Amino acid sequence: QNNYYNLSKEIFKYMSLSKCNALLPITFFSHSSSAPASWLLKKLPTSSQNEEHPTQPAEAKNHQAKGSVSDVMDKAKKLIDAGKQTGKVKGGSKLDALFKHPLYNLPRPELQDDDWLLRVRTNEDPQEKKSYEKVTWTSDVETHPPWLRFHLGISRWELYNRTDHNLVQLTEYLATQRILGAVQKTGGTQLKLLLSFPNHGQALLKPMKQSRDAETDVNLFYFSDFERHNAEISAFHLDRLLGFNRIPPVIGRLINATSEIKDITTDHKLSKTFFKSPAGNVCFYGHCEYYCSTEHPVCGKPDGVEASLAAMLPDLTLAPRRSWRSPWRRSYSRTKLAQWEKDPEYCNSVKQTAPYNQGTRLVDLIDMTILDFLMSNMDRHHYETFEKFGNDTFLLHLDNGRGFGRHSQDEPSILAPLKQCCRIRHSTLLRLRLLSVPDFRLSDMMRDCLTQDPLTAVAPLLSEPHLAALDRRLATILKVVQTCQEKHKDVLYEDLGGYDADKL
Ligand SMILES: Nc1ncnc2c1ncn2[C@@H]1O[C@H](COP(=O)(O)OP(=O)(O)OP(=O)(O)O)[C@@H](O)[C@H]1O
Ligand SMILES: [Mn+2]
Repeated sequence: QNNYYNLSKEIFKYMSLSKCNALLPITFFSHSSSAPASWLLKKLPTSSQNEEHPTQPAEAKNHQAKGSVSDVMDKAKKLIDAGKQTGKVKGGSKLDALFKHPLYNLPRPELQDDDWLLRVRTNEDPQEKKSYEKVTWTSDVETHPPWLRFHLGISRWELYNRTDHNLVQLTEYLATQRILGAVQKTGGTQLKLLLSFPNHGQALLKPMKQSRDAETDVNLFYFSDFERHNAEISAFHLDRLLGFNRIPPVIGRLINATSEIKDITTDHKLSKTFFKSPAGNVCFYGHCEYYCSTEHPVCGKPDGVEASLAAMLPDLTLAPRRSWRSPWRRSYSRTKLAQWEKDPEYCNSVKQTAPYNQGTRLVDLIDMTILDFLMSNMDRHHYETFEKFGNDTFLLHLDNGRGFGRHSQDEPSILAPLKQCCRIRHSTLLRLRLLSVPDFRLSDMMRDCLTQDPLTAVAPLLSEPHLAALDRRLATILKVVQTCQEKHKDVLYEDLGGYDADKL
């Protein structure tokens, strides 16, 4: 389960058996910790094609050669290739133009050493150095697998740099790497799996449980709503389009429930829940609090299961995170109202309470509110930050599975923080305005982004009504801000520095 831990164990075992010529010693430093954790990584090939895992049986390598999963993946690849071509001429150029806009390239203060979550250092111990071949001492990023480069790219202000070429490699890695392990991940209330890949990468899998177009039952509370794989994927793209970069990369993948989960899992509790449905499809349900029962199975067609795969964040032992309860958390009760629902002056007390009384925390929370209103996610009870960065850092927008549940209706209560505080980052507001002009319409940008996902080959990740809802909700947000500006003076949190906003 613990990637780095297993990794180091494995490497140390390997070291005692060999002369370590093929090893790349790397030290990870977490600046906040007084005792930096030290790990060794195996030297990793740059190409993802020739990665092998010594314990994997040979036939597992060929599982993609047959069956409906590979057919769909072929189709997916063709579609993506076609999309790339047409994208250059039409849709893609709009998206490119959006990301080239100054609002997506605002100058940032240069990152200092302690603005990086992790750091690689080599040549630490001259004693140790003697036992290695000199050539193996390299911190060359080219030798790092995409998941590691993603971890090393996490900074105080964002989870990834949008222009980092590694993002493409990371999503390709998640979409294509052979799955070596699949176990249930504990924590949270619904079924999810932890996948492991060659080169020690991992992903968090959420399976599709209902059809994309099924709208959330109006009589279900938000806390009993199903999680949606397409919401996780769409949320990643939406967050990126808003210029936040606060959600770990997520891709869609068609998984073979038999060969990529049942046959390889070491999780006996999970494998015991597999069965064949009356229609002859492979199904499973696992163990969890909600919807892990024969009545709510995940079923393949006949064994292809749609799923979202999120890149895993660095292990908690290396990069501890802090979980914060949202001041606008819902009551999670069928009968009680939360304080913010009863007190129109609620924000005044939040504004005076740490950490919301300083820095960017309040406007960060408003950014998250905007993301959640757009996708209609009512389930943001907590958010997380990296402990290392203290209070001066971005908020991680994890767990977006309950977004995009209903397109025909908006949920105004999600906007409560914005309405009650009347505060917003200037750059966020300007990007929202940009996404409401016809050239950069949010729904069009989202449609384009989502066609890059492999699962688009199966069906569009968001139906047209969901895309249209984004434009409608964006207009609502802009109206709320306008109303605020008519009543208050200090609505804008100025983060454009010396930039002349009129020129943007
Ligand atoms: N990409 C990720 N990398 C590492 N850890 C993650 C990632 N995504 C989520 N987690 C962790 O796993 C936990 C459970 O994930 P998530 O919240 O998505 O599950 P959930 O079942 O929807 O939870 P809940 O029922 O509380 O809504 C999160 O609290 C978070 O700390
Ligand atoms: Mn959830």
